Amino acid sequence: RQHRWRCAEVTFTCPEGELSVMLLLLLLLLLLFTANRPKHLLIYINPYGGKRQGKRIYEQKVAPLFAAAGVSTDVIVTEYANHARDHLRTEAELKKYDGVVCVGGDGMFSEIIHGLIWRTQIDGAVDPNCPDETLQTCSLRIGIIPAGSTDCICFATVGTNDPVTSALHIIVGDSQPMDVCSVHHNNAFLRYSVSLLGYGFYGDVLTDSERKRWMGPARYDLSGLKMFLTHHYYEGTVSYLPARGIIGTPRDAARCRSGCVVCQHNGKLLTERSENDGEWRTIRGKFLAINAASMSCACPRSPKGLSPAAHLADGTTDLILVRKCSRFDFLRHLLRHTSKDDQFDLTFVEVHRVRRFRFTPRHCQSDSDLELDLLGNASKRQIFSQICRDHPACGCAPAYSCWNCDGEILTHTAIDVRVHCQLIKLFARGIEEPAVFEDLANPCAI
Ligand SMILES: Nc1ncnc2c1ncn2[C@@H]1O[C@H](COP(=O)(O)OP(=O)(O)OP(=O)(O)O)[C@@H](O)[C@H]1O
Repeated sequence: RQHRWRCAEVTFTCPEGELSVMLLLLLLLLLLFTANRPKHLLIYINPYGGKRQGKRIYEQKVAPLFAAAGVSTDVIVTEYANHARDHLRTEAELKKYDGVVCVGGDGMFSEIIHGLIWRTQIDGAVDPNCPDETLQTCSLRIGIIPAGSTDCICFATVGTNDPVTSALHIIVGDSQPMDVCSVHHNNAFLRYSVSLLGYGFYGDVLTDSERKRWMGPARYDLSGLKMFLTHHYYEGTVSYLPARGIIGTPRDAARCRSGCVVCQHNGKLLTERSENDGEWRTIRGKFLAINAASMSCACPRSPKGLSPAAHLADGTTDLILVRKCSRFDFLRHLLRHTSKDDQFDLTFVEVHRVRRFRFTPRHCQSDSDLELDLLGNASKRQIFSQICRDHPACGCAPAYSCWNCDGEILTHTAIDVRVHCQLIKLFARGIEEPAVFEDLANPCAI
């Protein structure tokens, strides 16, 4: 039910002893040689994630399943933030393992991908600081045992946040490819992102909520309300490289599900095609929010997500631009994330499926750009409002926001983002559509 898996014992009876031995041997051989099952895993447990239950969840719910399935493990309980990332980057003997598993939340998953992707590039003599390099695909699959506060990545790839279900997906050796965005500033690597990159509203909510950590998860609601009322907008330039020749658009009714044909088709197309194939487009303006959703970003709190039709592994990200509008209109847009209405069907919202994008906030634009802008809007009022924006001490709106990169604040606002198609693989199979026969409430479906 609701994508949850459970263990069951099945007893086979056989009329002859010889036949039962043969069947048993056959089963063992099948498990040993044909299945894509991991035999040796490297496990990192964050003892402080979520409600601090990571260790207990692993020991009581997951370890017995691994033991029963004959999966051997090396377990590391992290001692400090970035312990797992640094261990993967330098010390871990990756050749020994069939996969890496994190027990924790999205922050812990982020540590794992940062360690694994970095290590893969260094081992493959690829420079991760160069935004134009084609990154090497990570060979080890990653498993997530959810034990954090939100666990969005687990929810988006499995359909539920349940440690037993995730452990079973690992044991049966499922595989779900996933795109990763690299974020650079001036040819220096900043971070990798797999879900949301948000400037403006979502950046401000994160910055404000970090100051209210003591409040627990309620801080997001309070910061969200505060930032909605503050209603800051930011000026800047967005350039993007549209994804050409792909199937699917951000306005599709179809969702990315297990065995997604859009991911298969576009993934093949985009890994074969040069990324510089296509023409850059540029948009300048005042934005309440600039979001790049590399997956739907659905979670139990927001079941539709920021971009409901985004795909896990199609080599693109959905760039959503929310231009300056009234508070009432922005509220309409936000409310549509929880209703059946299309959140992109508004005059001040636009969405593009892209392979790469760059953002430059207005305060980083060259002097000649600014001069041109000022000449174009030569009224005294606008010149003064520009001066005020550059001097936050006067109490006017700030000149720039910050980027929320999968829940972490980026240190730079001018960024270059590139999608790396199917760079990593997870022990998951995407969200499964309920089988027709499961839908007993709907006789038509049957
Ligand atoms: N031993 C440790 N001590 C302190 N911090 C740690 C330790 N191990 C990991 N961390 C850090 O804790 C942060 C939060 O962990 P995690 O993502 O597991 O939980 P969460 O924040 O509660 O969940 P979510 O990210 O899903 O909201 C991560 O960014 C990680 O780097």
